Amino acid sequence: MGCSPSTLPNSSSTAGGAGGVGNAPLPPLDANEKDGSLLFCIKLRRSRMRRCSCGAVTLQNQNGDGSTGSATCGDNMMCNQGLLNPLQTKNESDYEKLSTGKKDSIVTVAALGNFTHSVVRRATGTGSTGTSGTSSSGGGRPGHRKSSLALALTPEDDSMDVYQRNLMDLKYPTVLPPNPQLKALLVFHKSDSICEVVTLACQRHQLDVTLVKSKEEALETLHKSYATAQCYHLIIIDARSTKGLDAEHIARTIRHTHGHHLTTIIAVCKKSFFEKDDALIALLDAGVNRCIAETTNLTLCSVELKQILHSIIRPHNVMSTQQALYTALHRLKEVVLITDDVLRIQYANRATERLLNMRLDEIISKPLGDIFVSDLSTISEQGKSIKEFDGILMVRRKNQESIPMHVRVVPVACIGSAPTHLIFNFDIPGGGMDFIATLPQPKEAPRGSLHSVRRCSFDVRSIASDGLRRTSLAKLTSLPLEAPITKENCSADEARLIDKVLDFLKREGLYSPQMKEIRTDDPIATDLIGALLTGPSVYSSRRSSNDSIIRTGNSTRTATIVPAKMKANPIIMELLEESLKWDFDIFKLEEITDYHPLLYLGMEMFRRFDVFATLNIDENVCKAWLAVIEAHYHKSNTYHNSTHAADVMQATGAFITQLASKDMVMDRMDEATALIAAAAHDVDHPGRSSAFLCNSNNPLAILYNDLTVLESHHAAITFKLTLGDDKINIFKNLDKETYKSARSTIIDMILATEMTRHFEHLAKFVSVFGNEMEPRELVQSEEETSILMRRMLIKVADVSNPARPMQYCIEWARRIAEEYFMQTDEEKQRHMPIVMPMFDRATCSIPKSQIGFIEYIIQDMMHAWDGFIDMPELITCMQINYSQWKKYDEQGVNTLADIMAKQPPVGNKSSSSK
Ligand SMILES: Nc1ncnc2c1ncn2[C@@H]1O[C@@H]2COP(=O)(O)O[C@H]2[C@H]1O
Repeated sequence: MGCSPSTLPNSSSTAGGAGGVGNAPLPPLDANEKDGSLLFCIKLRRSRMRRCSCGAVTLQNQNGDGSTGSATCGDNMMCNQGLLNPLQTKNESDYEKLSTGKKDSIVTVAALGNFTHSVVRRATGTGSTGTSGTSSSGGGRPGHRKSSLALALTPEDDSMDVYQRNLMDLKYPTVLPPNPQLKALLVFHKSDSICEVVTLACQRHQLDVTLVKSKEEALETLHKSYATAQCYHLIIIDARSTKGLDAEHIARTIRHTHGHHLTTIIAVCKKSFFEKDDALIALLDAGVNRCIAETTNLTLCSVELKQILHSIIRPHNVMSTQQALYTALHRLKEVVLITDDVLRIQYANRATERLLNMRLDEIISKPLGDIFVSDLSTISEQGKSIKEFDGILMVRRKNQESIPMHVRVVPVACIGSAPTHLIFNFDIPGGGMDFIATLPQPKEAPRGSLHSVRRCSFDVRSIASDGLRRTSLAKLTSLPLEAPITKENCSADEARLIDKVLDFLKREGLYSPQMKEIRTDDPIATDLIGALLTGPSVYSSRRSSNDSIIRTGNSTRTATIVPAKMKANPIIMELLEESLKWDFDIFKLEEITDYHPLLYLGMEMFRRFDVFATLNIDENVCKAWLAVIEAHYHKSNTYHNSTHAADVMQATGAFITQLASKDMVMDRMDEATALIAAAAHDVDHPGRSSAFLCNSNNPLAILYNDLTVLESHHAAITFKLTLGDDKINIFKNLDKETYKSARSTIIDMILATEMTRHFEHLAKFVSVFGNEMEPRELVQSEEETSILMRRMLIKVADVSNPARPMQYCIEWARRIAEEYFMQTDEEKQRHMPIVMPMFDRATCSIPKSQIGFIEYIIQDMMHAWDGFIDMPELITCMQINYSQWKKYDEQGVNTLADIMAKQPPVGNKSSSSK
């Protein structure tokens, strides 16, 4: 294996510390270190760092009781560098203690308010059997036998102080990284001389090596290692030829396998690959960390590997500790707040939210002056250097009440010597920190959650300037979204109780308005909205009918295979390039794919969102799944056919993309499940409504007790089809837990498309995300908010047609009206109750139905969604369409025939409505 040009070792790189931090000079004590201003010092108000004679930095506890629980330097030979919790007073067993008998170093970050950190170094007296002498020596601090900076990556590094931690670990960062026996997985198609050299190099560095020969074997090994918590730190893939192994695919799959986002992946490439960058870039884009050239020279290979250990694996280990640190900070009872050097708030923990009675998104980026009543010039005055501060300042809570707080400020220099950040630590003068917990609490705003990045407020009471009537807003605002009492004026216990009750009420669906009778200005709107929102119960006068319009067990469908035509048709490919745009022409796709839009669009979405890797499934299985799902949409339905499914999937893809651009990145599995739910959400729709099925005693209505009939069927048949045939089972490689959660998400999303619960879903969404003017006090977990968001996403995608560019909006209106007319025709013919009598093809005014649909159902939802996702094009399109329908209405252009006569041919984007 030869080093890639950029990584060839030079003469100054010794094997022991080549290129890594191992030989870096120890930074001198700086001002920050002396005055204890490391990030860690947020908890060290009664502590001071001191430097032991060996040079190690230790902390001395200066508890009020005079005890000194400090870690001291035991002796020069075996410096027990240690950081003990300086507030360690009550329960000694909470903390890891100095131990000289244990082999491994121990790092503990105790959560729930006790921010503990102890570092234990093994006594070196037991000796070590370091092998090759490759570790660096000399250059260490006085008192250490070897450089205290040597990395304890392998025993080979530690001829004397096996597992000794790096002094740098104590400082940058302050939580020690894990220090495990490193394991390497080698994926080589055959055991040739290159494979042999790589294996030997790994063994030389004491890596525990496993060799596998195929992708399947590799994935199986990784799955097993994940299940047994024996993860591989390094995976080396033979990328010299695509014949034996598809390294790019393997890397991509591994990257998306649970627990491997920080695994180091190396690709061994042919030397010729380094002449052009495309093959290498493709590998790097697929998740490979570094490409190295093949070599049979063991020294080169060994040095290359050492550099990888130092420069990639080691930093990955260090990075993994940050999660522990953030968790500890987040759960600390004490208030910790970090600003930048101009006193803009950069970080606030949960206790800060409690103290200020604000959500995180109201705190971050604010000038610190906004939360203090007191003058802050003592802390930072322009032009003057920032110093430590310790004193009483008045803090302003959200409701303007001011509280005196004992505030300590510690400046920290992250880059250079001037402070870049200030760490604020508050407590109540002379009081315990439990005081914070007793304050009225704000709504939780989980970090990185949808809350914290919400773009703007959606005021449900506001009157839109668009001229649309806000009739349904009145309904929405009158919903019982909040209890008449507030938590501000009651005790913490009462507040908790109120939270519980509200939670219960939410789950029990009491948000759902019971609209048994709906009256609008217009009988057509009344008909439509009534039918959509009230469900079948109002149409209880059934006529008996045994006819089932559900065509179940149609064997030709399951037998359907991917159309032979599904090749790289350039016209289709060109169109699909636009597939994430809001003005995507789904009708053109329908036409050029010969009525297989779901298959093509679906594959495009799966590819774009890497669903294959997320589900760890072959593309062909996905293709077959989409083909079967598409075959189970009824072509005879004018609206509820596979073009509608493709349209909803397209909108879903556009929304996911927009969310990501607003830093609201969905989890990979959430993206995959959202796309799957969208594709399948109306599968086997009979072209008749649930009310019709109930009224006709259809077996599905009987099966589902007239409740959520169609949506239950769509969800059930999706899984029945998928699990019923291994060739299309896109879930077959998921582990049990992942499958369970994916299934639950998909079902929940499909059921959310039921319109009878429209206002319930909308009201919940608005109550959590929507109205900043009157923030709710409902405490939601991140999982709960993400469920609400996913439901809203599919709901909006499902009925987004009135917010699409006008010609598509009109075509969708035609299609749904046609389907409604056919239902009315059939109801009349079979002497059944007529669910929407106004939807009679002879008399119905399409513009009136669309005006009602937009006013009552669509516009509030679109405003709420736009307020959340920031897609103003939705609102613009909706308003243009609304005006057009109004115009048609005024002109008396009512029937489908009239309207269609005014339209340019579908598929011609540039044309507009007359
Ligand atoms: N443009 C539209 N006009 C009237 N009703 C619509 C329109 N688009 C969607 N719908 C209705 O909204 C419903 C949403 O759920 P479904 O897809 O089951 O069925 C849909 C239609 O009944």
